[in-house]
Amino acid sequence: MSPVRVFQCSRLEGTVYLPGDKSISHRALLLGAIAQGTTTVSNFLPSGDCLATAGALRDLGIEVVLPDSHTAIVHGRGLRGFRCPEKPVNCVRSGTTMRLLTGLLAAQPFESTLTGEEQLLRRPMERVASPLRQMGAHICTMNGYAPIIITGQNLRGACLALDVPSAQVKSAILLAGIYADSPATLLEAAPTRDHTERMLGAMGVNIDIRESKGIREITLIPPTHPLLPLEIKVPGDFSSAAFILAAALLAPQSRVRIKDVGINPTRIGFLDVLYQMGADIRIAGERIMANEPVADLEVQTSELEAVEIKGDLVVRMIDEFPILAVLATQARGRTIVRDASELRVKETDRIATVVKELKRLGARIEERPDGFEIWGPSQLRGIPVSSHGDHRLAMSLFVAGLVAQGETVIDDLDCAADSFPGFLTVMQSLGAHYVQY
Ligand SMILES: O=C(O)C1=C[C@@H](OP(=O)(O)O)[C@@H](O)[C@H](O)C1
Ligand SMILES: C=C(OP(=O)(O)O)C(=O)O
Repeated sequence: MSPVRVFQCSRLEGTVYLPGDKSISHRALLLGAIAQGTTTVSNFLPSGDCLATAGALRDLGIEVVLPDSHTAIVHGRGLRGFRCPEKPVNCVRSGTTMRLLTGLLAAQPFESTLTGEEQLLRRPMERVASPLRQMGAHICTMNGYAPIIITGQNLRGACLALDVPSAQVKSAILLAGIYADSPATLLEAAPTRDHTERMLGAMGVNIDIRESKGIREITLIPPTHPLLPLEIKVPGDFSSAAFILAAALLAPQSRVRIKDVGINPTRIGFLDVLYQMGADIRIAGERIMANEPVADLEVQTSELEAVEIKGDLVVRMIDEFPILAVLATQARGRTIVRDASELRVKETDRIATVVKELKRLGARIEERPDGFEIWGPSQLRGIPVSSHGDHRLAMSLFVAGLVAQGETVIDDLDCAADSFPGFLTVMQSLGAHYVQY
């Protein structure tokens, strides 16, 4: 754990490419493992979380090769190719790894245990175990938390309404549904990210999606043929782009272009909010990559206004609240976030930790049960702060450090590599100044 000292920044400028999307990289590995043949993933995200998925798959007998720092090759063994793991499978700090694997393992003919680091053992797992049980799965959690013990079963189809608007829960059900004896249908009131549906469709799985009266109905027909392996290039991660966008909006006289960013509509609620705040961001060269929409984003320094965020929009920007809070400290007026209590069960309680650390920097921010309120603009002052080991908070505090007067010392930025390895190098290439001990 090495502290980083960040200095106030006068200008950010340049063009950057970002590492691949985290959600898509996880799914490419997991689905590649059950495809029949070799899946090649370029612009793969070699982050702590995605490497946890690679490690877990190796424990399950799947060969995953990383020939260079941004390529993954998965030697898929088909729907029934997993090997019974010899020890508990370590999902490290990755919620996506643990929840999606729970769905896959629920249908395998062996018993397996999923565990992880302390941070992950504090996150709720009944949300995924409970709907899977309705499909016949045999899953034990420890009072709702991991370690999770899964005894594989023959699964049945079911019609399930998602209680928690979570793409991880939805994906776990869809992965289990591949193995069920009849179709599985899911009803989603707030649309969550749909990368699993897109990738399954590209692999030849029959997946039907309709929308009526604001409810999305997703039906997966269990395949009777092997899943097709894919050759995909992963789009840049919009959730990583969010930090660059915020930094360029706040640092004076900045102009930054971010190439090949995923702009899947289920992921870019933060962009909608930025436009509402008055951000100058241009979307250029829209195209399709790996069955996902991508574009280049061009951003310039902008005067920002406060916003109110609530309802379904929260789901479409669930990982962007720490950085939104930093922006709101510099926006004119009162920013209000409601309906976001889900933030309390992420890597940290992201309502409590964001409020605590931004207060230290001099922000006028108050905690609410389901969000926070921020009054801006306020001059932030550099001081020692803590990321609490949460990658998104760490990167948000770095961006806050770029606008704070003086020096901001962040106790641990290594955790940024859970989702955005190379974050500091990218920021430095744009003109940010920092010292790492
Ligand atoms: O499915 C995914 O890849 C993810 C879904 C979201 O979690 P929830 O499903 O818990 O909302 C998100 O916060 C996480 O970073 C990645
Ligand atoms: C919540 C996150 O990831 P996960 O749930 O996979 O740990 C995140 O990346 O912010």
